[in-house]
Amino acid sequence: MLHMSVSSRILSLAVIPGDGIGQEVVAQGLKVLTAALPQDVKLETKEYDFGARRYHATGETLTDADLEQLKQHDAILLGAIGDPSVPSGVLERGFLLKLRFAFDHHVNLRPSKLLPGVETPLAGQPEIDFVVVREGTEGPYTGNGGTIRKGTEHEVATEVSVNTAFGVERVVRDAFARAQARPRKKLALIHKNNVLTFAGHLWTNVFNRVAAEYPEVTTEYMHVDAATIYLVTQPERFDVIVTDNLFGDIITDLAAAVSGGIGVAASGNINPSGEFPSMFEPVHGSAPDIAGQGKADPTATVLSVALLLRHLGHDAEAGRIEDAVSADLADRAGRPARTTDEIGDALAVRVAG
Ligand SMILES: NC(=O)C1=CN([C@@H]2O[C@H](COP(=O)(O)OP(=O)(O)OC[C@H]3O[C@@H](n4cnc5c(N)ncnc54)[C@H](O)[C@@H]3O)[C@@H](O)[C@H]2O)C=CC1
Ligand SMILES: CC(C)CC(=O)C(=O)O
Ligand SMILES: [Mg+2]
Repeated sequence: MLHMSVSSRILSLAVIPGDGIGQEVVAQGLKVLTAALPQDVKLETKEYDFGARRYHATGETLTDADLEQLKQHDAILLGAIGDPSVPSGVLERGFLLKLRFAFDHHVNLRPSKLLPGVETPLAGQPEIDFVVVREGTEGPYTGNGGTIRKGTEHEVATEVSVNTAFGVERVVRDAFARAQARPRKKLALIHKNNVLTFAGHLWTNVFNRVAAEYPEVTTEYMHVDAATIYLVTQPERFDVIVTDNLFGDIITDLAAAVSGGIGVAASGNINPSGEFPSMFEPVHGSAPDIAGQGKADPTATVLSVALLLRHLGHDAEAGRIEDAVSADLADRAGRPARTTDEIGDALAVRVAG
């Protein structure tokens, strides 16, 4: 499979709008991507209908043949998956996690930056600029569990967290490399090693071993419960955070809430080796409560497009999108709310101009 480099002139993109507001926000992401791309880069998109409609029509979530097709692209842009008409977990496990695992998206990258003029529920305007490196293929999300005596008052359910030395080390190494490359060079490991001693000690031991190779990186460990305090009371203390799949999922919704809201939180599911296409998506879900009303903020998807471009080597274009978002957010205060479409249009105009 070929992946796009700065020198190749076709960007082959798999587009998965998915469910709920996924449809609405992905349309804006594509608008802005089109405006941002240099004229000599041809965007070739192929839309895939994964999600609730496909599931109801065929019973399928993601087949081997689908994976073969998706593999042919340079990258994937996803809106969100999940719909109240489908039992909880069917699409989340059967599509989203299956895809992340199949394409070995083990680095789930989730930056949080409070941009100037953006409202935060926190007092003052703290300097928030950190990135969470969430492990993406292990932990309690592997489906390693079961239920016995289902439906009875004696039902027992397990959901076992899988943590391999290989899987932990590669994501810890990724986080150290990112911390080393940032000005503050700080890395926090977040876990719960006072209680989850088997997994927690594996994470802590690997973290400490790799830390010895990065003497310039200042490290700290904190339990996840305490981390939720500091994310609210001292978010400026964080630079890079590394954590497991479940803790990373939870703290990145919290991180979004304190740094501009869930509508602006972007993410990348990265396959660092490039063996498989990486996938970019907003941190949020399909938001059935506001779907179809034009209320969804497409900024998270647009910033995910910037991550996608940066991943493919288009730094200048990614920077233009980030600047456009920054200017758009700074202009919002005191103005009437705009529709999803209007925000997308405004961002595309800024990027093109
Ligand atoms: N990556 C994915 O595809 C994800 C899928 N989901 C799925 O999405 C469905 C809904 O999940 P929820 O727990 O409700 O989480 P959610 O993230 O969809 O919504 C949580 C809250 O945030 C608001 N919100 C989300 N995105 C927004 C946006 N762009 N602009 C403005 N407000 C926004 C919603 O209106 C809601 O009040 C479920 O089926 C869930 O499994 C959840 C998270 C990630
Ligand atoms: C729906 C889950 C599988 C994923 C999720 O909430 C996330 O990745 O943030
Ligand atoms: Mg989540």
